[in-house]
Amino acid sequence: MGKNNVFTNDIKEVIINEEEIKQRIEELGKEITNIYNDDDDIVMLCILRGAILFMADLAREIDLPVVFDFMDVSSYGASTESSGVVRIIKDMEENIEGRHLLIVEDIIDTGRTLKHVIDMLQTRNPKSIKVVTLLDKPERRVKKEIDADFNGFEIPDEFVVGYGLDFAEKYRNLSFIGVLKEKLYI
Ligand SMILES: O=P(O)(O)OC[C@H]1O[C@H](OP(=O)(O)OP(=O)(O)O)[C@H](O)[C@@H]1O
Ligand code: HPA
Repeated sequence: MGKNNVFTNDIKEVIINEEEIKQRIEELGKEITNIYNDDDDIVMLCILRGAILFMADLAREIDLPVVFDFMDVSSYGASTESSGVVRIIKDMEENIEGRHLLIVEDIIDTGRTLKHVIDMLQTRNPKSIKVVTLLDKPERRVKKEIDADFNGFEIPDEFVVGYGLDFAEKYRNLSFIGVLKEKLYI
């Protein structure tokens, strides 16, 4: 596993390594750069806390003017199952009326978090709303209508950690995406 040896015993399997993440983010950056066809800036909204590493790396691969903003939303707490109750802990700061909004997520799982965020932000009349996610677990979707415009990797229904994703706030600083050993949360 190379780096982050302190966590080696907790990880069952590395499913996406550091190099694969880097390459895919470069591709996503190009896709996103090519899709917008006006000169307006784009408000990149990082959904805290999991998406911070992805946001930081992706932003540098987008060759367009962007503005950073952050929203803190939580539904998992110290669990591997979404509570179903999405809490907005910190709202975004920018006024998005008439502007392009690009929501940056680390993972879409049940889709509940994103559904709640999109419903709320649509009422503020942005010019467009697009979603980019690093990971997508389509098998787990409860909110069937929720999908990303740009998706890094589809992954199976397993609880993953690393590259921003946590279990009980741990493992966010892993440089790869790995499956957590079940004995650690069951
Ligand atoms: O599609 P869903 O089932 O709603 O799950 C996806 C959400 O769950 C995680 O956030 P979490 O609430 O764990 O907060 P965190 O980003 O601070 O870890 C993740 O970062 C997504 O925002
Ligand atoms: O698999 C996951 N790992 C970490 N956080 C998550 N939030 C939803 N699904 C996941």
